[in-house]
This record gives sequence, C-alpha cells and structure tokens, in this order.
Amino acid sequence: MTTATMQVSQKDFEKAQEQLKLLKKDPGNETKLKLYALFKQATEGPCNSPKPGMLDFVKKAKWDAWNSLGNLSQDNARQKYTELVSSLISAESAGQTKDASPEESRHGGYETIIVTTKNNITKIMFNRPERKNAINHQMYREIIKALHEAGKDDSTIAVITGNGEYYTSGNDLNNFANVKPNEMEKMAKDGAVLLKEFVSSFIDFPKPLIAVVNGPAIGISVTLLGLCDIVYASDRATFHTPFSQLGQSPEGCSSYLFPKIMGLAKANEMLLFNKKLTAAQACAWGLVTEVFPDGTFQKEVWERLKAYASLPKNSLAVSKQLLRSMEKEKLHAVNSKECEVLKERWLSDECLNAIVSFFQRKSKL
Ligand SMILES: CCCCC/C=C/CC(=O)SCCNC(=O)CCNC(=O)[C@H](O)C(C)(C)COP(=O)(O)OP(=O)(O)OC[C@H]1O[C@@H](n2cnc3c(N)ncnc32)[C@H](O)[C@@H]1OP(=O)(O)O
Repeated sequence: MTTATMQVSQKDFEKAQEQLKLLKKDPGNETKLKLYALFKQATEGPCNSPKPGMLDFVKKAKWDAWNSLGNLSQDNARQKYTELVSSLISAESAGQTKDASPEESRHGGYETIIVTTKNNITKIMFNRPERKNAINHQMYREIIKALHEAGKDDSTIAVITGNGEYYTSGNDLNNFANVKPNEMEKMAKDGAVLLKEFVSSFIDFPKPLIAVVNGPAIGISVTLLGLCDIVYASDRATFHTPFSQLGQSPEGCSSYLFPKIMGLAKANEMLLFNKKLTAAQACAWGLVTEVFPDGTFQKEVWERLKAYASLPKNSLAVSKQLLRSMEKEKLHAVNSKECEVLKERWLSDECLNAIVSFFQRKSKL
C-alpha cells in the first residue's frame, strides 16, 4: 500500500470514528466488541497485554475480541473498522441495525426441504405440502445432509418443522410402490440401510434439536419426537403411529423411548393399537413439551426459540451431549434392531396389502 492511500485510509478511519458517535441506535454488544477490537488493532497493533482474570467479564470480553484478531495488520484493521461503521450507518438509515434484524440465509442444494439460518437457529422444513410433506427417499437423504451440516454450522439450536397444513404424513408410501417382485428384497435391504442412517443422524445430533409440530404428524415423524430435545405443538396437531394398520413395526427408537416417556401401557396403545393422540393428550403423556393455540403458535414459539438460541452455544451443546451420552449406545442398538425387524415386515403380505389398499384408495388413515 502506498503512503498516499494509507493517508486516505487514516483520514477515512478518523471520519468513521466521528460518524460512529452519530449512530442513534445502540449497535449491540457483539458489534461494539468488534469495533473496540478493530480500533485497538488499528491504533496499537496486535494484542500484547496480559489476559484479564476470568471474573473480570467486561475486560476479558474486550481482550478476547482484540486478541482474536491475531496478527491482522493495522492497515487492514483500519479498513475493516471503517467498513463496519459504514455498514452500521447504512443499515440505520435503511431503518434497521444489523443486530436487530439479521438476514435469513437459505442453504442451497435441497429440493424436498427448505433449510435456513437466522438468529442462531437453523431451521429444517419439510417442503412437499401438496403430498402432506410425505418423506420420500430424496427427503430422507436431504434431512441426513441438513442435520450433518447444522451440527457443524454456527447455529446454536436446530429446528425441524413442516411447511403448510401438515407436519408430515410420515413415510411416503410410494417408497414401496412400483417395485418389481424380484427387487423386493433389495428394496427392503436398501430401505433398512437408509432408515438406520436417518435415525442415527437424530441420535447423534450434537446440539439441541427442537420439533415445531405445526399440524398432523404421522408415523416416523412421531416416533422421532422422542429423539428431539423439545417438542412444541400447535393445538391443531395430532400424533398417529398406525404401524399395525400398515403391517409394519415401530422405528425411530420408539420401541424403547415411548415406554420410557409415557409408560408401557400408553406406549402400547400408540404403537400396537394405532391410537391417535390430540396435542393435549400427547402433552399429558409426555411426548410434547407444550401446546400453543394455532393462531399464535408461530409467533409464540419463534419468540421463545430466539431467546433460547441466544444462550451460550457451547454450554448448550455440551449439556445436550451429556444427557444423550447416557443412552447413546442403547439407542443405536435399538435403531439397528428396529431396522432389522422392519426389513422383514416390508416383505410381508400384511404390509404389501396395506400399501395396495392405500393406492387403491380403499384405506386412508
Ligand atoms: C427408507 C424407508 C423408511 C421407512 C420408515 C417407515 C416409516 C413408517 C411410517 O411413517 S408409517 C406412516 C405412513 N403414512 C401414511 O400411511 C399416511 C398415508 N396418507 C394418508 O392416509 C392420507 O393421505 C392423509 C390422512 C395423510 C391425508 O388425507 P387427505 O384426504 O387430507 O389428503 P390426501 O390423501 O388427498 O393427500 C394429498 C396427496 O398426498 C398424498 N399423500 C399424503 N400422504 C402420503 C404418504 N404418506 N405417502 C404417499 N402419498 C401421500 C396422497 O396420496 C394425495 O395424493 P394424490 O393427490 O395423488 O391422491
């Protein structure tokens, strides 16, 4: 960089300091720390002062912010400071500060689900509303990928929800349709492998995972609730696991978790005898954390989740993993067993007749 541009840069830097004083809205602690750190780096260079004690919270936060800039050059720090101030001024004149309304970012590469991140929350939304969000093979794979990415991204919590009227109607029965007789065994084998990986991605998910059940939930979408950390439901939601009606058997670790959650007698009514629960019943039985009136469901839930997602991220992750660690091995064993049993079920006449009936419209749940 030439002396001339450095001088201009220094001039801009001083102007930015003046402009900052004119900001009307507080830009929030995170931004203030960034500004502090860039200012110190620009004027004094890399942080060389001793680290403040753990209990000196403010000084420590400032020191951490400055120290995190490492060996960033003073020119670059001046540049970044100036840019940050300029973005704050523009955001304010557009009527919004960055911290008050962060942008929602949409993750690319998905067709059957919508994945977005905002306010430290990654939202995974089933998105086949015209099929009641039925989960086809592509959706199973995309959810596995989305959970894998959400586990590693910057978000504090992840949310799973549905687009439209349904949460989801569970497994897409087309997954069993149009299979030639000589390919049935392969279909069952591949299905069991996919299902095992799918359920494992819920068992191993490293952050708090919250289900926002916006409407009726069927089959695997209900059993997976036992693997979520919190379940919020609209009072329009229902919970139905019609496994015997479909000639199938429980999955999603429900054969182990449902008796633990609601007691064996109640789990039997759901998992053996297809009892469909209202949201209030599911809450009374311990499957749902809290039920909200449908009219205010989205507003109330997202306000609450925004507050939860501002809690310390690492503390939440460590605590979630600690709670899960007590059961993790057992859950993987249950998942394996359930998939083995289902692989056989999918080849049974009871299951095949149920699928045929559905497509001939003789049966609907
Ligand atoms: C890798 C494999 C893993 C397998 C894991 C196993 C999991 C087990 C389960 O999840 S069991 C649960 C399976 N789900 C069902 O049995 C639900 C079947 N659907 C219905 O009974 C009904 O569609 C309904 C009650 C959900 C909704 O009824 P409604 O009358 O309101 O709406 P429509 O039936 O007209 O639905 C609109 C169109 O959507 C299609 N559709 C809905 N759900 C499914 C589904 N699960 N599978 C396939 N298709 C579904 C429905 O057929 C309609 O399509 P159309 O417009 O072409 O007729």
